[in-house]
Amino acid sequence: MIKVSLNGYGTIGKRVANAIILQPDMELVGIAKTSPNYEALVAQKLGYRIFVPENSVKSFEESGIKIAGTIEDMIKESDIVVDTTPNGVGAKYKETYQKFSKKAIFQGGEKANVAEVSFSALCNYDEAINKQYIRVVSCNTTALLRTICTINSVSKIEKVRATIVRRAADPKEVKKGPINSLVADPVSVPSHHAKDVNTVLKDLDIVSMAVIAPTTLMHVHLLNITLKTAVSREDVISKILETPRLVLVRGKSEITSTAEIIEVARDLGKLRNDIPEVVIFEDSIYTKGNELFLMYAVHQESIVVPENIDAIRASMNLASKNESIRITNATLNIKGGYLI
Ligand SMILES: NC(=O)C1=CN([C@@H]2O[C@H](COP(=O)(O)OP(=O)(O)OC[C@H]3O[C@@H](n4cnc5c(N)ncnc54)[C@H](O)[C@@H]3O)[C@@H](O)[C@H]2O)C=CC1
Ligand SMILES: O=C(OP(=O)(O)O)[C@H](O)COP(=O)(O)O
Repeated sequence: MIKVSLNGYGTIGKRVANAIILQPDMELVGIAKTSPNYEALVAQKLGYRIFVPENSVKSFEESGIKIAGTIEDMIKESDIVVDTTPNGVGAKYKETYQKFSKKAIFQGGEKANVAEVSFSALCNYDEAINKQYIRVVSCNTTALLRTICTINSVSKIEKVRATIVRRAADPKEVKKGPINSLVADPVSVPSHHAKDVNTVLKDLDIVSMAVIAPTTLMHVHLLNITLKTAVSREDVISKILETPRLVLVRGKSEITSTAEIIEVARDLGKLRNDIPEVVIFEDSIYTKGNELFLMYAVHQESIVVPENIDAIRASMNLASKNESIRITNATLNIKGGYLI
């Protein structure tokens, strides 16, 4: 069993911690929290071992939350650390991981040079095998890469033009906006998403533009892909249906929005309403000559969870690409096909 610890128990961290527990080849050492807030209380209730920075020991003790040690103690006990701390904090922790010669998985909010490789399981698993430091790309980039690498196996891609409608904040975030505006973010073109895709697919011709919308549920992407040869809509649909990390929203289901997708997740009793698959609207798939158009939604809180698990396996060389993806999908109940 590989000993994995989780540094930064927030939106992504709590989901990855949960996923680690479900893996047959991994054991969760514990989670790191900096303040004894409601998320720390929940973690205690869930039975996680909680590790804290040296200077937070007193405040945790005062709040009655039992701690298992310091963050350094947690790192020392681990074979590998998944760092899901806020943007830029992970890069600072890298020194500590290096000090104790521990492997680490970083997130998309870190600069690409924090790691030896930026990672998308479907696109470049093999490149990450045995690497000391891996960066799982952001939620938007993970969705772009999964989709692009899948379509590329139907027909070679010549170029991608992507429009990204970003959710403004995660549901738990009370201080973020906008609340009454659409914001070009970034206003410059291309947005950082295209550059981030190029950290994995270095030669791909891709341009992206992004706006932020006042919603918390999901992002939406509008893609225009030019292929080297014409493909049929049916070929694209059957490829998507056989790729578990993509799901199709059936035209007949009358679902046209992120709100309805999340409602389906609630109705199906999915943990935290999570839908880690890229959710593609079947009716948006349109081909014209060598061009393919499609629209999909991205559940930003959960999409990178399976990639984090695969990144651990790649770094520790625990399984081949297909084997890791198979185990991750089975344990996280990721089946593909139609959403409903
Ligand atoms: N929320 C999202 O939609 C997505 C976020 N990401 C990336 O994941 C990373 C984490 O993002 P979120 O989970 O959204 O952030 P978050 O703010 O929800 O969670 C971060 C957690 O780290 C803790 N933390 C802060 N400083 C710390 C420190 N010095 N030591 C230990 N823990 C500390 C915070 O208390 C918080 O619990 C970022 O790189 C982000 O870009 C990637 C995909 C999607
Ligand atoms: O961390 C994220 O969003 P956030 O920085 O707005 O909280 C998501 O990974 C989305 O990031 P992106 O839009 O830079 O791909």
